[in-house]
Amino acid sequence: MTREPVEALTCQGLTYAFGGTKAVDGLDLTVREGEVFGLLGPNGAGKTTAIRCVTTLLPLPPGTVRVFGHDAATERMAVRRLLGYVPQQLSADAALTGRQNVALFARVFDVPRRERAERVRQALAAVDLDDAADRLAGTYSGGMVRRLELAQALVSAPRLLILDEPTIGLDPIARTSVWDRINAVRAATGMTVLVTTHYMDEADQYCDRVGLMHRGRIRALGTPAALRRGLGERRRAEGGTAAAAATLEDVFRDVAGRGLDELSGGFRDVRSTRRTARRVG
Ligand SMILES: Nc1ncnc2c1ncn2[C@@H]1O[C@H](COP(=O)(O)OP(=O)(O)OP(=O)(O)O)[C@@H](O)[C@H]1O
Repeated sequence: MTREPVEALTCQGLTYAFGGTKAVDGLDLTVREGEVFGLLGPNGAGKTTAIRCVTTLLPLPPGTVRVFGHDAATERMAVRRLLGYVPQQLSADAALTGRQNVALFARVFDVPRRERAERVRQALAAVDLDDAADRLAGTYSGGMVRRLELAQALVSAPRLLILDEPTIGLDPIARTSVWDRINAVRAATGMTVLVTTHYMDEADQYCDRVGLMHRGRIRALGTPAALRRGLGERRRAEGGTAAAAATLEDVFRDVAGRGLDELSGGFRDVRSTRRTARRVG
């Protein structure tokens, strides 16, 4: 008998405002079980705010959020147990070893005491940090810190892993290494992944589907190939050159349009991006 597919995540009419700023504005979003879903969008589009609503870190907003069928409003702890979250901000403690950092998360996420040591070991091995596990995290490179944060999120064996710009500020080799680790765990466990990134090449290569968010809502949705094809066909229909194949970056610019320049300039957004890039750079 085939199992009914369960959506890993559904958001309906999700809305969140900071004072007069509507960061998320009636967001409808579905992430299917087992897929890697990329949430893309310019600075300030509302991606981080939407993610923080899903993780139940922000006060309950209007709209509904369901994680594997559990309502975030009424079953908050059930939702939290299903999630792993790697935020944009540093979540590892430089004064602890890699192993101690992951063990801390194992305790916080209620991994049974008898299983903890082994689960911590497995999580560190899954991100290739076994050899560095007993060094202080403060001595790690940017790529190692990101992999350590991944281990922290993985130690509770989440069914939905949420990553907010996991590769920002990393060199190409470290970026590939982070994605290789994510994909290996996915292949082994069937875990679903929701990721934000500003790197269009990563979204194209690693995401099964992407949603382009702009001004608090999804404005375009599909597989990277379908989105590229759709824009290419439209350009040709409008009399453009057939040779100009659309890239995902073209789709991004097409959706965000001229609003991009004005939207990317916010002081808070630049500051937070730089802060993140600096800490891992
Ligand atoms: N704590 C806050 N206080 C006030 N305004 C905020 C706060 N956090 C976010 N905002 C505003 O909400 C909007 C959405 O921000 P958010 O960080 O969710 O966007 P984002 O798409 O994740 O951007 P980025 O790609 O830069 O991370 C922006 O206009 C931002 O300035």
